[in-house]
Amino acid sequence: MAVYTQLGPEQVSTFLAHYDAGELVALKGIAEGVENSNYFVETTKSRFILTLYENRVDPADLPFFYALLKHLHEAGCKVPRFIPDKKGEWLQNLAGRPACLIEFLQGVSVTQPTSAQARATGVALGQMHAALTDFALQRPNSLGLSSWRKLAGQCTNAGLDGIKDGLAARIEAECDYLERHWPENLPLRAIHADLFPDNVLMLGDRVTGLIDFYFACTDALGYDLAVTHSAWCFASDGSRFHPELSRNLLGGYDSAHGIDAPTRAALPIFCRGACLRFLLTRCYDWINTPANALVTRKDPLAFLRRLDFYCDDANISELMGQLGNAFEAG
Ligand SMILES: Nc1ncnc2c1ncn2[C@@H]1O[C@H](COP(=O)(O)OP(=O)(O)O)[C@@H](O)[C@H]1O
Ligand SMILES: N[C@@H](CCOP(=O)(O)O)C(=O)O
Repeated sequence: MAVYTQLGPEQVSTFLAHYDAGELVALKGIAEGVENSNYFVETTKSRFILTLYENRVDPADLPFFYALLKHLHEAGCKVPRFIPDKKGEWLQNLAGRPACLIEFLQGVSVTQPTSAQARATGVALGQMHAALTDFALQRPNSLGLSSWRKLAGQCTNAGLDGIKDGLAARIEAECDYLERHWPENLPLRAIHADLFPDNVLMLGDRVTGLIDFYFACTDALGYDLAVTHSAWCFASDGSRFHPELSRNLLGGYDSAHGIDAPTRAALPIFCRGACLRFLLTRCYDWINTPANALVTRKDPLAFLRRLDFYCDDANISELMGQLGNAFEAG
């Protein structure tokens, strides 16, 4: 459940009066999500999402997210727009929080993707990367390689080993490995960095919206592809790899953007990095979320299982074979 800040209809009606958005007809807190408080708002004119930014989003980053979504929308990508008020302001303060009214997009996020849906997501990711070629603003990846040791330290060895015996040592060894092998000199661009199934809205096999850009940052395109691969191509608990989803996701991405040779070579390391990033943030949340919090903690070990998969040479050969096919077909 992600409604950290409670709002009443009177407050939202007063807020809406600043907009040319009609009168409030319905207001519902949205259970999904982890980071921010989100409300579904229906008015006499349209439907909207009202987001209140909670502690993990730095308000100083909001202009980057605003510019990114504007750029993508103007390039024809299916992303929601920030709605300006009557004075042209898109950023407000509500209940003591930075708040924005956002375009509502139709669609649902899938929990058990089909091959066609994985392909459509690969295409949408590739189109997004192509559209961001000329996006100039930058935001360093605050959850990138250089943050992982610190994050592990904040979890403490006892905390990590409490989740699984030996986890602290495993994470330290993985940090060592990734620091030694992380690809250098690949171009850095704006990426989504969290394109999990819950951040892709779909109607049938069609992508109707890419949402939740609040981890978007400047990093390697291959890392974004790796995050998406790790999120889409496994059973949600990480216990099984789905090769058909992988083939289709990579094929879809390749058809829309292409996968150059340096990115292809870097993908196995990026996949390990993506797993470590989500393993660590999930461990941090697991350890630090109070038992009575309204938010559902996500299982860290689902990303340890994925990490195990990407550390196995036979699995990497299979993945490289799929990439080779996408590469040759492209
Ligand atoms: N623009 C949108 N259109 C339709 N639904 C949305 C939109 N933005 C968010 N949602 C809904 O709200 C949920 C939570 O949003 P999300 O941005 O993922 O929250 P958080 O940043 O807290 O993780 C999504 O799973 C989706 O159901
Ligand atoms: N995708 C991350 C958590 C971030 O949550 P989101 O709802 O903002 O995507 C994970 O699964 O660990």
